[in-house]
Amino acid sequence: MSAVLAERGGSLALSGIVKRYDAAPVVRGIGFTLRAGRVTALLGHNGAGKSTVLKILGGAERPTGGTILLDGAPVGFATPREAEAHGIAVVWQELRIIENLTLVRNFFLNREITRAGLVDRAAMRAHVVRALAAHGLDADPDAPAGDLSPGDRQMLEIIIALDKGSRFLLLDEPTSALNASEITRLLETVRRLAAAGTCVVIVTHKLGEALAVADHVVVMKDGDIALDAERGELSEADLAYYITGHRREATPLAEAAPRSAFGGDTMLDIRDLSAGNCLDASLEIHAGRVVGLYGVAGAGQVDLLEALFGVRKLRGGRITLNGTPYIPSTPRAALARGFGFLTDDRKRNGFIPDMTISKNIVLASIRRFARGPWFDADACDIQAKAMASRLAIRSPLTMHVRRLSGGNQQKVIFAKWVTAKSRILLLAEPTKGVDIGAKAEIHGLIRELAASGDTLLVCSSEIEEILEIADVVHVFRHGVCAGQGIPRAEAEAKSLLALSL
Ligand SMILES: Nc1ncnc2c1ncn2[C@@H]1O[C@H](COP(=O)(O)OP(=O)(O)OP(=O)(O)O)[C@@H](O)[C@H]1O
Repeated sequence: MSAVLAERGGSLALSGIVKRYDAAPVVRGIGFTLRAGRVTALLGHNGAGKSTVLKILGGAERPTGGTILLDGAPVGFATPREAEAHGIAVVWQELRIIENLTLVRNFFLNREITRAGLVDRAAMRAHVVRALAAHGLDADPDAPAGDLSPGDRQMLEIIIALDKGSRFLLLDEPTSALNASEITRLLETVRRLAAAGTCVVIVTHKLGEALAVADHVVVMKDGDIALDAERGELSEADLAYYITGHRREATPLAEAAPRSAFGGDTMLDIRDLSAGNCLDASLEIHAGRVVGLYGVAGAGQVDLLEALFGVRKLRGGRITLNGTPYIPSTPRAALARGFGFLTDDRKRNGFIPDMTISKNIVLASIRRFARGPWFDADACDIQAKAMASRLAIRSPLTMHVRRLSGGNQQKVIFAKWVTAKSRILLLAEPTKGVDIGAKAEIHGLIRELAASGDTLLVCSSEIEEILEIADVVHVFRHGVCAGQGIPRAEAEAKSLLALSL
């Protein structure tokens, strides 16, 4: 297949593409060309229009104007199926894999192999075994897809897309839920597919990854193209410049403000806590500190946060909060004791989609904005405006959060918890999907909150993020949280990774 594709060439081009929602243009007459055998990194700030472009190319949205050219000929797709029939597949962050179906059933959903009118299970299984082996995915074809790790699930979806004959593979922030070794494998797969003639587009906020994997870079800015160039000699600083519009000399926060790993008073004393995947964790958390919890997905670190906030059942253990016993029960009770929790599942637990940005930002602090029987709408607006400006949420504050881009939704949730002024903030993947400018602001805010005395427990799958913000790091491995915690000054990416695997 590969040689044929490479010889055949093949291109997918956008020409003068416009997309408006109501009257507002979000893509403003753009054009660029994707070619067989090459990897294009599609970059840009939150809300720049990247996902909208993927939706248009993948048949999930119709453009308001402009033309899509496939191998030079105009095409239009009314549905994702039509795009797929033309060899274009999008792998979204939220995978389409159905967790309780086996790998084989997921593979052949709505396209079973039949023989004499009957589903040919043996042929389907044999086909899946071959396809998994061809792409080096070591998984049981008869197991439920839900048993796979996030990285394997994503690989399965990519293999399914290729099996359907996709020659244009569009990946939406494919590494955001993966651990370091899964990221390496994914980027290697992308290069291998390109070498075999597939055109791959990767949407990402991780500039290092973009430079590591791409031949071609397109940067979108406010619905326009800010850069369309060969990867060539471009540096991360160059990309950051095209994305944000300014050059910034970043001072790593951890170096700018070296602080002792262990502060004064013990804020939280956790003994032998078991909940979900977290087994017998014992941690002493000091007030005014940023505590990084690092581990691969499912290693127990997020379960610990969920247990503290009363959304995951505690199997055992004792917790002392500020010197008095704390038995988590419900989120309401946790809020009353000063906890806030930014979940890593923003769609399910993070915001109310059909409420405005402003209202979502004050959602966890309604009491503070109440004035007797009334609600101080002006004070709310001032707070929402201040947060939106700091985190560069560019959409009107009266917009419903449902209509925001993924990264901007994440910023709203973060703004909500900063507004809530919780004394103990539990943050699971606080910068997931957030662009580089806002990520630096979120890191700055986390450090400011700690400097003002708040305590923050931060789970992140990015070692660099942990090293940037944490005063002390605890590593989780298979549910076990190792030892005392590593002070920031002694923590290194390599050793954290080794401890987590
Ligand atoms: N249904 C909709 N109605 C109104 N505006 C919308 C709708 N869907 C998307 N938008 C707007 O389109 C703009 C582009 O969104 P898009 O999701 O393409 O951004 P993005 O570059 O992918 O951002 P991110 O990096 O955060 O994922 C945003 O301002 C968003 O609010």
